[in-house]
Amino acid sequence: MSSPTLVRLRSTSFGYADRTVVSGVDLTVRAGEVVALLGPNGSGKSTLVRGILGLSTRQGGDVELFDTPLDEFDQYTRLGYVPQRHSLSASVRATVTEIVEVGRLPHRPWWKPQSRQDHAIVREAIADVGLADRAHEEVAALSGGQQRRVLIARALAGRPDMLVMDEPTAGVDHANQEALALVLHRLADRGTSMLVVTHELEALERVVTRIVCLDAGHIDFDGTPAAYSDHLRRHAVGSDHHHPDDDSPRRGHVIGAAPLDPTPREVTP
Ligand SMILES: Nc1ncnc2c1ncn2[C@@H]1O[C@H](COP(=O)(O)OP(=O)(O)OP(=O)(O)O)[C@@H](O)[C@H]1O
Repeated sequence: MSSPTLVRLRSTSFGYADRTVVSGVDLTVRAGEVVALLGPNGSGKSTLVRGILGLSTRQGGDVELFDTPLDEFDQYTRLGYVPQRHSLSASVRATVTEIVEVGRLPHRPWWKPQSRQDHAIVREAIADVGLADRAHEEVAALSGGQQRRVLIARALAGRPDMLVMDEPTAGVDHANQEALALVLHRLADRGTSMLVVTHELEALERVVTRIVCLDAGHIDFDGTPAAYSDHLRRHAVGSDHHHPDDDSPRRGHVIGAAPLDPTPREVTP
């Protein structure tokens, strides 16, 4: 029997006001998958994940979460979201534990104090992201990468069935990137399903089970990491039409001469 379906998009379009950014997308994510969503800057990755969460406007097609049409879906505690480029403001006077406790709020009535189980789940989420020794420090004293881990812990404290993360490793130093990759490994080992927008596939390559590439709002690749490497290789060889007047080096030769690096490069304008 196949795993439960967490997300299903059929011919779906998302955008803003009168502008369509992502169009005609078919995508099904099943329990246990760790999906990396790749694509150049502006290709619509954030718009797509925000659309799945109901945060950008659906302009056509269908969205289903946990087999329920998005319009009828109300179990948002089943989804954890770590938004893009989000760290905590220096003016936030709260400890790591206090921030992570916020992740438990949707699970109990506002007037009810935290249970022993709530406390245990919060402690576990903080340990999961490797910050147990900083649990009682103010978040303002942490680095950007550590703050990103606090936000992941907050999402984990909600005990979601699926974690949606928008560039969790962007803009953090190498040591913190490795720490974040370790966190994702630990979650994947435990069977947490994830949809991760990233430009740093290298940092996550051993954790990802599937790669989806977006280009100008369309999916142009969807498959395993191994198939993605083949796709890149074929693409490079396929573009190896060397015109006699063209002095530029041939991509096929470059790829053949060096190990294949599956990390797509950011397009800088
Ligand atoms: N709130 C918004 N209102 C209008 N247009 C938007 C909004 N957010 C994004 N866009 C536009 O949608 C397009 C896709 O943006 P999006 O952030 O989804 O791309 P992305 O692939 O996540 O890019 P990046 O890798 O740079 O984060 C861009 O042209 C952007 O200007």
